[in-house]
Amino acid sequence: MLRRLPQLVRRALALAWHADRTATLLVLLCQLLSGIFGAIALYATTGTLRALLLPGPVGGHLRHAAPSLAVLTTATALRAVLAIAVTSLSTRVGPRINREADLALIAAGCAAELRAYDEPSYAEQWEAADRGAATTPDLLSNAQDVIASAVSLVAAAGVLATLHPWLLPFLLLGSVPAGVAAVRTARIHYLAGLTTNEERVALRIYRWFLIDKGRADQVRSDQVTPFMLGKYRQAETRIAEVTERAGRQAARVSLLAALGTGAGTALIWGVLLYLVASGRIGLAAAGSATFALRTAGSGVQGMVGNGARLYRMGLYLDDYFRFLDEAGGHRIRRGSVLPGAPAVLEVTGLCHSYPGEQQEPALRDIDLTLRQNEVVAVIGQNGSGKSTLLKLLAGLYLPQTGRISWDGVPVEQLDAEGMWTRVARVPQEFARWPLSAAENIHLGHLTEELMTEVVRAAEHTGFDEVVGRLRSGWRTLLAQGWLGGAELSGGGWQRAAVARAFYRSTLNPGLLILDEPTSDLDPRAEHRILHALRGFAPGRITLLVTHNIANAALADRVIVLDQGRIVQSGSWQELAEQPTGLFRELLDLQRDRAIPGQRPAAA
Ligand SMILES: Nc1ncnc2c1ncn2[C@@H]1O[C@H](COP(=O)(O)OP(=O)(O)OP(=O)(O)O)[C@@H](O)[C@H]1O
Repeated sequence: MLRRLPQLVRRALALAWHADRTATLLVLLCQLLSGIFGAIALYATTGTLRALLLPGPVGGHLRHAAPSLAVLTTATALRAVLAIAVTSLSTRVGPRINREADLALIAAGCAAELRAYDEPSYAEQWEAADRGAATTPDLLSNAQDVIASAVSLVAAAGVLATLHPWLLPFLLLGSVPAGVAAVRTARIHYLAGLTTNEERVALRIYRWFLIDKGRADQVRSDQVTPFMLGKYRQAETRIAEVTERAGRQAARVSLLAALGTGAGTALIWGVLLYLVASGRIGLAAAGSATFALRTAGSGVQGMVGNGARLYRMGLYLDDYFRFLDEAGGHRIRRGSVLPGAPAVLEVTGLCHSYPGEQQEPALRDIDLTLRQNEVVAVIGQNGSGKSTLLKLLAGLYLPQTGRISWDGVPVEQLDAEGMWTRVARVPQEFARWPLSAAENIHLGHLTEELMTEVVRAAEHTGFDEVVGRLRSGWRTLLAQGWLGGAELSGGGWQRAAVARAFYRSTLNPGLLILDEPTSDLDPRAEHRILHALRGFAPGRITLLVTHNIANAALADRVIVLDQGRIVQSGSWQELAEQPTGLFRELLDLQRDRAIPGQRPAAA
């Protein structure tokens, strides 16, 4: 703990410095002055006691003691004022540190590779880092308590050392058990927290599922509350069990430490008695030593108690800082090549497997060349790897084996942000941002002139009609319920999502990727979007995933995926004319809407 304390104090101060320089400087100054006044008060106490315990008449003693007494009173009063100033400054800095820490944590989370979310350990690391960030408001006050205790300990130790050199080592020896116990219990509680991270993640997820508006209807109609609350309770019970076990362990350690501390205290008082009895120190010095011992004792206690608390915070903070540096080992670290709109996108020998329970790879041996101005439709059965392929093409995952290159440059060498500037996507599960209608399209990428582009993108998808029906038009907040505003229909949201992609693609043409963009749309809206899609094709590479085989006819080329492999590729017509093959089978199944047992209508 002693080894780590300076580093922890330094980190605490660095965070505080970043959050509020003036207040941090003032806190440090007050702390320093408080320490100096503390030492002065202690020496003045020794002087006062010496003067009072001199042989002779009491009146003369008081006169002798008066100057020391005046110094003692002034120093003590000033210390009290400084303590109030420190407390008030700390309450100002604490929340600021917390805010900075929180923002840094969120930014670090957003800077992780997408694959992080496929690893269960990532959620646990996030949980631990989040707990680290939550400790930050108390960090400065704790660090300054440690400094204050250390200052008063040093002052008292100085007095003791001048009174008799034996007193100091015995004082330190007596504080060893408390120090060891404090560190042990801090670790016990920290480890208990660490082993229950999985349950804490589960609690957060269950909670969100049960209270979030998005599933509120299903929570009710599916009557899932008792079942999910049972699971919630199970996770909570496990956390409580581990915490209670840790509490019992810590109590045992503290009991042993209390015995050790008792023995240590007896030892030091024994030493003091021996020194007085053997005439090694006088009665006045013994009086001063008693006072200094009490001050030193509380200094040690403060050091150990606050130090242990800081040490425990430090364990959480380690998790926090590690996450900031590494984003759970998944920090985005790619090349620096800034790409333009790719003329050719080449995929060779691409394979992708997800961690976890999947037995088969999601993609295998994919070879594909995509050219600018081309519209390519990707079709296949559920789970055949369509969305995974699109995510890889968008650079959201990097190839595990094989290669994807943009105009000959492997994606690993491209600057990630620069690459995503060139990607416009409608994912299968698109975001319904709690923002205004206009913000839902531009997502912050807007200048005044560009508002016309926002409107134009909306016109391509029919989102302009949706906006026209909102009382505050483009300014309407699309988050009814917890933020007020309006709620859209499923199709309304999908029109917004497609308009968002069209707008992004207008700003920076490159790759336009649409994963089932019309699944929630009525035929008229669907027709409008597919028509617009063709208009967007020049200057871009367009990829469309669809389960509606008829819609794939608008593409220049269709590729068919089956169990992660490309099994067919060609124009819609070519594939439709093949008498066998998955494409033909899916097409026939989609056309076959005869209900068994029902006779076809008479001609
Ligand atoms: N994040 C993930 N973690 C683990 N496995 C995943 C993940 N995403 C997809 N998979 C698995 O990868 C395989 C391919 O999934 P993918 O979503 O690419 O298929 P798809 O063809 O788009 O399916 P659908 O038509 O149902 O949307 C599936 O077996 C799926 O279970």
